[in-house]
Amino acid sequence: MAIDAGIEHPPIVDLSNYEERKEEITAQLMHAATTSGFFYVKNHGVPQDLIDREFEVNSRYFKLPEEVTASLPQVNWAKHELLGHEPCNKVSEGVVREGHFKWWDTHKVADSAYPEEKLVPGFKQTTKDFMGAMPNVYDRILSCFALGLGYPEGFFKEASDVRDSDNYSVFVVNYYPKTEGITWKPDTNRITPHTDETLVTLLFTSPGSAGLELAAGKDGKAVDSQQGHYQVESWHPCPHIPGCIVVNVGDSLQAWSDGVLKSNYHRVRMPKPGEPTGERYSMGYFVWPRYKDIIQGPQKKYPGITFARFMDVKSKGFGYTLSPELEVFEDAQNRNVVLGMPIVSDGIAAAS
Ligand SMILES: O=C(O)CCC(=O)C(=O)O
Ligand SMILES: [Fe+2]
Repeated sequence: MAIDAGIEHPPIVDLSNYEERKEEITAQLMHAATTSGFFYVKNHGVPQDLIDREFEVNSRYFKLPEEVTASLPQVNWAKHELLGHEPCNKVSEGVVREGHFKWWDTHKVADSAYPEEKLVPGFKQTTKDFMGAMPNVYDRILSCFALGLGYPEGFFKEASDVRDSDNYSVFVVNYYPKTEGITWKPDTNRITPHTDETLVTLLFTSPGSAGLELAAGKDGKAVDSQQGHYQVESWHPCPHIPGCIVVNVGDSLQAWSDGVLKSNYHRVRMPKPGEPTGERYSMGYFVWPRYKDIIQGPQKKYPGITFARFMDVKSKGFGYTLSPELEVFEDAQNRNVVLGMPIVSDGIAAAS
């Protein structure tokens, strides 16, 4: 795959002195995005203290009693309701993942995602500060991709502007409970293999956390794309690197670049012997275009559909692979369903 032999993680791109180094940064980002589809950014400008505090408030959130989290709006992929608490994904041996989805204030109901202030003091304000620090990171990355692809520099910036009431970019925190003391079936994942629907995703992983792996496009071989069954030949680690944000290209940018930039499969697998077995957190800032945007490149490699339509189809797939129903989630795990860009195109082709 694209990650050079002997290098154990996707490339690191330095964002410092952005204005002076824009051309060099663009070349590095384009190289990473056309190969592994994943890269790290350092000197990104998000204060470490803010990242630490955001992890801390979220860890208190996930300790709340179930009656509290159950009283919040519930994420339901099948119904495309993507705000509030995301019910656990579980297999017979135990819970593998739980989530929390937050939106910008642009959307009137955004505040309903949060529990009462006294239950997790500082949660809402810290989260708002944290989300507020994201555009400075993704604006620069998306400007470079626009330039690298031959679009006007502000093309993706305009589509991803959260001040637009049609932009529903979402901040998702994943909580993976500790795994020690449980014998998991081989190949159980903490998050099932998938691609992200985004332009780009900014992912913050908890210190020391392992298990995030990616498969570059050529390694993800479609076995039966109608059924969404894929066989991935090899997975490559994407470990936590202090001071770095993991960034990955999502399906929307793959579509808008006519497949030049790769939205690659990734998963979080259970720890291998010797890896940490404690709880793991990741904070994913999902940079979306507006629902009305048609995510299609000049070559028209993918169907000319709006992001809203794309999400309709993709949410159904997520409803299956991330189902809160034990039987459904286990079935997706057992069949090793990998939800990627091709199944979505197939789904759209079949539906239209
Ligand atoms: O937890 C991680 O490291 C990855 C999470 C992820 O892929 C996602 O939330 O889409
Ligand atoms: Fe993901």
